[in-house]
Amino acid sequence: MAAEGIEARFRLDYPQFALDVDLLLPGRGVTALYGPSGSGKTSLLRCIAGLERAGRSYLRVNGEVWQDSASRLCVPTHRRALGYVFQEASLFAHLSVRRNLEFGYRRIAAAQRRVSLEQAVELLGIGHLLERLPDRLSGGERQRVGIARALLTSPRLLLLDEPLAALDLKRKGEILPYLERLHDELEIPVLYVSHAPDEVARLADHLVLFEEGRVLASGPLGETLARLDLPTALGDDAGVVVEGRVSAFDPIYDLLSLKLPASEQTLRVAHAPLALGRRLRCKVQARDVSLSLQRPGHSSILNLLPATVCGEMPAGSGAHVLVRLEVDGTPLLARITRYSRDQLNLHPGQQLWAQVKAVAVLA
Ligand SMILES: Nc1ncnc2c1ncn2[C@@H]1O[C@H](COP(=O)(O)OP(=O)(O)OP(=O)(O)O)[C@@H](O)[C@H]1O
Repeated sequence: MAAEGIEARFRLDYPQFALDVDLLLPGRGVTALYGPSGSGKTSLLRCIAGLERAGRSYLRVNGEVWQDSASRLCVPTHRRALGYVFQEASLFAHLSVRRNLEFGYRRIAAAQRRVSLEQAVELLGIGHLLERLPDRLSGGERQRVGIARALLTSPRLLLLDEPLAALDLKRKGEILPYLERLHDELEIPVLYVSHAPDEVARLADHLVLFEEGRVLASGPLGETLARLDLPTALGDDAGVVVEGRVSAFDPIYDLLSLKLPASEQTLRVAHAPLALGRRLRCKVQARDVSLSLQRPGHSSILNLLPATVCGEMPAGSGAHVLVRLEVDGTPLLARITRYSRDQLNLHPGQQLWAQVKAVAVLA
């Protein structure tokens, strides 16, 4: 059996744009493709789906080679086991939700079905919509049906191209938990194109940053977000995603404690109760982290973490710097003024205290 993972190499030339990527991505979990408009994210998905005539090309998905220009192999789109959902799911308007779902499902031989109708309906929470026609669905419901339909073709790869972009904030909030469930409960790898840092922070395991048709960076989410050499991509949203396990819950103050990986340190977060041991991801924005050389006492800031300074870079505004820290190996970024940096005489290897307000941690 050939190696796990997704290997994608494509060179695509349009008159005014060239896509040139060489990626090795994990064969499971969610990979976010992130970058400015026109940077080539959709073009890459189209190449992977076999919808573009790329020049040099190679594509292997968990052991199956779908494309290899060297041996003139190009499996046609309809024979690639993939699901593709766009900004607005294109459902058959004259068919009920149930019939829409059955359409993809019936095309797959029974022995090859890996997701049952019941499972897809349950995962996306659309049991109450089955007899409706698509024009009687909200935008968020349509997307959920579109994703369920894609899953029912038992794909080996799911391509989601800004599936939430057409939805308002409230609808986005409603659909994100379903996407998280897909991530937790299905084995199918997902390539997820998004403009929204918050979606990426919640859903992705791996992050690919695009710029002008090229890959600027590709790596595990937490590490990649904490890199100091990617200023343009991260801008004002610079921050890290910290994933920990719930180690305590204080019901009087509605505060969760999250134990950091490979550490005795915890991060306290304002949150509804969760079972002990459950994994939870939090986004900690660089602008919400402050630094102190001495251990501060009598502060309203609940999170006080012993950290080591790893490096720094300018942070957009000339007055600011972005400092990379580590807490027992977990990266953290702090955005502080250059003035404070000089007052604290910050330098790599220095031990200090990082303070994070519990209310600023986004979970
Ligand atoms: N068929 C085509 N012919 C010529 N140029 C094209 C074609 N399709 C896309 N392009 C160009 O390729 C570039 C990349 O487009 P692409 O849709 O891949 O970007 P994107 O990162 O997905 O952008 P967005 O986030 O806005 O969807 C753009 O400059 C676009 O104009």
